[in-house]
Amino acid sequence: MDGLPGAGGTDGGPSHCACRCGRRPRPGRCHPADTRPSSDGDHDGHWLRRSSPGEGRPAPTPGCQCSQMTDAPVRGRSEDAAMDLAQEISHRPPDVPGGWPLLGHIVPILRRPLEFLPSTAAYGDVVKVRFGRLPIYVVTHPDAVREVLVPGDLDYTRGRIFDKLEPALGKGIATVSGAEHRRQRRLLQPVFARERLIGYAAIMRTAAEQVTASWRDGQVLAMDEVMNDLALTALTRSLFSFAARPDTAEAIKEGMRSLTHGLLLRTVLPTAWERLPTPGNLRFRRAMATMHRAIDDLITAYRDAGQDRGDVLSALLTVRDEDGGGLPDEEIHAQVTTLALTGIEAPGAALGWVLYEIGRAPEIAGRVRAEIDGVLGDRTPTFDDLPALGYLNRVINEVLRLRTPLVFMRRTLRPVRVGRTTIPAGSEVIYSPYLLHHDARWFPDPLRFDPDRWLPENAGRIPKGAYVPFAAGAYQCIGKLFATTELAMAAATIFARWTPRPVEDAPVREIATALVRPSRLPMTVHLRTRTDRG
Ligand code: HEM
Repeated sequence: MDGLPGAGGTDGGPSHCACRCGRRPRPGRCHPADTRPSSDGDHDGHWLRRSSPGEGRPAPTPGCQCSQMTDAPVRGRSEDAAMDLAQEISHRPPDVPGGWPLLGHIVPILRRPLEFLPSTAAYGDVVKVRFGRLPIYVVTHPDAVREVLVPGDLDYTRGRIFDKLEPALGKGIATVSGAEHRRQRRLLQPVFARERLIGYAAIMRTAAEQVTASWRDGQVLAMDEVMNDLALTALTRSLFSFAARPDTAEAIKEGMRSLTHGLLLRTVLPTAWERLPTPGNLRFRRAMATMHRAIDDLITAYRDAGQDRGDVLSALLTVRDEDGGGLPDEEIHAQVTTLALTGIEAPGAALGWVLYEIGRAPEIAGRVRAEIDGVLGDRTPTFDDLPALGYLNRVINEVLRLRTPLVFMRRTLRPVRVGRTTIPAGSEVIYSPYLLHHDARWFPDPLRFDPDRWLPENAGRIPKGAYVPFAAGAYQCIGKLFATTELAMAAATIFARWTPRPVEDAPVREIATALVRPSRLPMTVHLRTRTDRG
């Protein structure tokens, strides 16, 4: 699982061909001085854009072999000089059509985000939309996305989405930037170390066993709710094995639901709107207040007990920075809230999609079951079994491609060059895993659920930056291994005993928040028989 192709790579970012052809360099060919090994092997597939209205690609410098335009005419000196000059003038990113007066693209983003965002790629590799009058740059090409994500905190801070979350989350790892982010990331990294994952994996398996223990053969379940509750249990038990109050997990769940479900709306609307006493805003404030009280009580109870319970909260309470100081309660509170936000809804939605995609395709379900039976026999799964479930891991890769987060943002700290576009300092930039993962240039027939895309011989053809369910670079998902372990552990535990199938005639739609979750997921669970288990 660790080897999810392209996910979370942190190696040096792609630089565009220095000869100005607009493509990435081909080491040892058009750039004899560039001896870097070509590690990603994705040169040929990139910048093969769809038509880009108003955007012409510059002709390559003589001798450049980055281009497939081998018939490009050799230019004279004066033409080169003119081209140099033209290159100095920054390329203006095309405006995506369909903006409304005053509102810009707020209406299409809110009304049909899942169609609108992917459609922007047709206009260029870096394009512009507007939230009201605020210009937003959307990076649509894998190379451009890596150029934004990989330099990370040197050129970018968090963007508008996490700014909107900061009043609710506090200054935890997902809302701070730069040096403070690096400090917090260093402190939190041990919490997600591989050794600790072994313990979390056991918690996840027990949580899945407990959930399925109440299932009855032929029962219809709201699987989206069930899987969200499973993710909640898995995370809260890993975070805090002991709760001061019985309603702590429920208060966190409600808080997180309110935070994520209104997020797209809060991101595009002006902040003043949040201060209005609308029923939605009042509900949101109540949910936040209840959740924060529950987390405060939890931290107080842990501090009073002074006992290491081997969970994340105990680890946070014993963490020491370079000066030997512990973390203040305020920071611990922010980290717990942040981990709850990031660690429940996304894996909960992904778990639902895993069950749905397997359950609706008998051939895939058969292969998953056969593999689980072969690897586990009658045993329950452990962390060490997971790498042997190669097919299940490919199914999970494919779920994370197709049913992936919709949108994240960055803000430029200084003018930055992305491809041929200079994005001014202080600009908001969007990258969308959903857009990239639905682009037919990188994933042919993108709506088809095909786990075999992730066979090594096929996955090698996917350009870096085209598959980013967990982002890449400095701000990439710290819970990536936690999440993939959870998905595999839950699926292996469930499919060893049960065959869930979607209820026929119950259409399932994708609902866009910052994530993409199922509208509803009614599924019938069938107990596997001995014969079925070979
Ligand atoms: C399928 C499940 C998950 C997906 C698809 C996912 C995806 C992501 C993505 C794309 C980012 C980067 C956001 C950005 O670019 O601004 C991120 C960040 C983050 N995720 Fe996840 N995530 C998942 C599960 C988890 C889990 C289970 C945890 C914790 C237990 C977690 C904790 C975090 C944290 C703390 C950050 C911020 C990291 C930082 O800024 O250094 N995530 N996640």
